[in-house]
Amino acid sequence: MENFRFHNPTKLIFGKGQLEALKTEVPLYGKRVLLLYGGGSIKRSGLYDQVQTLLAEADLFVVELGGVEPNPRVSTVNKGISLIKEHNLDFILAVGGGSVIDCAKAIAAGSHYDGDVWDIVTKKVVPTSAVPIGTVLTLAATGSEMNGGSVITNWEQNDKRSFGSIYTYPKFSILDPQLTFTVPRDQTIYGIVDIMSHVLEQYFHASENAQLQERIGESILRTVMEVAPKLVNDLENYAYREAIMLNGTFALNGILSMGVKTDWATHMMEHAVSAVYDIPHGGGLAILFPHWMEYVAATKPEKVAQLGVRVFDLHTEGKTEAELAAETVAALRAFWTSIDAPQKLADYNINDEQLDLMAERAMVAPTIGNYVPLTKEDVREILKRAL
Ligand SMILES: NC(=O)c1ccc[n+]([C@@H]2O[C@H](COP(=O)([O-])OP(=O)(O)OC[C@H]3O[C@@H](n4cnc5c(N)ncnc54)[C@H](O)[C@@H]3O)[C@@H](O)[C@H]2O)c1
Repeated sequence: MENFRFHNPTKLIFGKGQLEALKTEVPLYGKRVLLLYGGGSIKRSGLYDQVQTLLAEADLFVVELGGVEPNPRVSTVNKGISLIKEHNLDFILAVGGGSVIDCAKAIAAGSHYDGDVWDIVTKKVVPTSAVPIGTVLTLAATGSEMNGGSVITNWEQNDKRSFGSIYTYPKFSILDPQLTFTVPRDQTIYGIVDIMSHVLEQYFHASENAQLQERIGESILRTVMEVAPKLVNDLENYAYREAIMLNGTFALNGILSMGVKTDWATHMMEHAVSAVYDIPHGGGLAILFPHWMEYVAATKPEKVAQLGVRVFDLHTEGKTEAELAAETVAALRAFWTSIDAPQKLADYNINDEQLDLMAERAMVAPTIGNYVPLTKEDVREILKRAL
C-alpha cells in the first residue's frame, strides 16, 4: 500500500424518520441557512414542507435556491454564492441527490474565495475554508453525502470538472431510505450503475497489497448485484432501498481508496461526454465502463480476471487470464443490460461528430487513469467503440 491518512468527518444519520434531526443538527453550525434543492421532486413529495417546518421550529432564518440542475452548473453555483453574501448566510442545507450536494459544496468553498469559483473547480486554487454544509439525501448514487468531492459543469465551455476538499465534507448527512421511494426507475438504475462504477474505479488501482480494500469493494459489488434486480421491480421496498443507500455511501467515502492509486479514467471520459451532451452520469458510465475494461484488459487482464472470479463467480479451469477477462466484461455488460441500463452512446443519439471534443475534454492531464494510463488516442478509441 501507499502511505495514507484517513479522515472522514461526516456524521451519518441513517434510517426511518431521521429528518427530525435537522432541528438539532443545523443549529450546531449556523443560524442563517441557504436551503438548496433541485427540480421540484421534493415539493411534489412533501419533503420541502417538512424541511421548512423543521427549520422554522428550530428558529432558523432561511433563504432558498431551487432549480439546481442534474449535472449542476457553475452559473447556479454563482447564484448561491451571491445569496450567501447578500444575506450573510452561515450554513448550507442541500436537500436532493448528488447534483444538489455537489452544488452546495462549490457554493460553500466559493463563498470563502474572492475570485471566480471556477478556479476552485478546476483546481487552480485550493480552498482553505468553506461555509459548513449538511445534507438530506434523496437519491442513492454518488456518495457525495459522505465525501468532499464536487462535480460542476461549465456549459459555456463544455467542461465538467471535479474538485475535492476536506472543508467541503458535509458536517452531517441524513439518510432516510424512504426519501428515495419516489426516485423513478431509470434514475434508480443510473444510481446502481454509479455505485458499482465507484467501486470499480477504486478496485482498478495501481498499488500493491490492498486485499482489505479489494475485498470490501467486492462485497459492495456483490451486495448491490444481489439487491438491484429486485429493487428495479419493487421501487418502494424499504429493505432494498436501504441496502442500496448504504452501499452507495460506502462505495465512495474514502475507505476503498485508502493507500491505493485509484483509476477514475472512465469517470473523466463520462464527464467529457455529459459536458458535451448533458446525459445522465450513470447512463454514460454503463456505456463506457465495459469498453474501458475491455480496452485495458488487452494489456493488463489480471485484475479484470480477478473481478470475474470473485464477483461474477467465473470458473477458472483451463482458461487464460485473457479469456477470463473477456468473460468478465461480458458478465458486467449482461448484468447492466439485465437491469435495463443503456449500452451504447447511440442510445442517447450521440454519433461521432464530437468525438474529438469529448476526447480533448476528458484529458484533464497528459494521461488519465492509473491502472493503465490512457492517452488522448486511447480515449478517442474507447469513445469510438462505445458509439
Ligand atoms: N461528489 C461526488 O462524489 C460525485 C460522484 C459521482 C457523481 N457525481 C455527480 O453527481 C451528479 C449526479 O447526481 P445523482 O446521480 O445523485 O443525480 P441528480 O442529483 O442529478 O438527480 C437526478 C434526478 O433525480 C431527481 N431526484 C432526486 N431525488 C429524487 C427523489 N427522491 N424522487 C424523485 N426524483 C428525484 C432530481 O431532481 C434529478 O432530476 C452528476 O453531476 C455527477 O457527475 C458526484
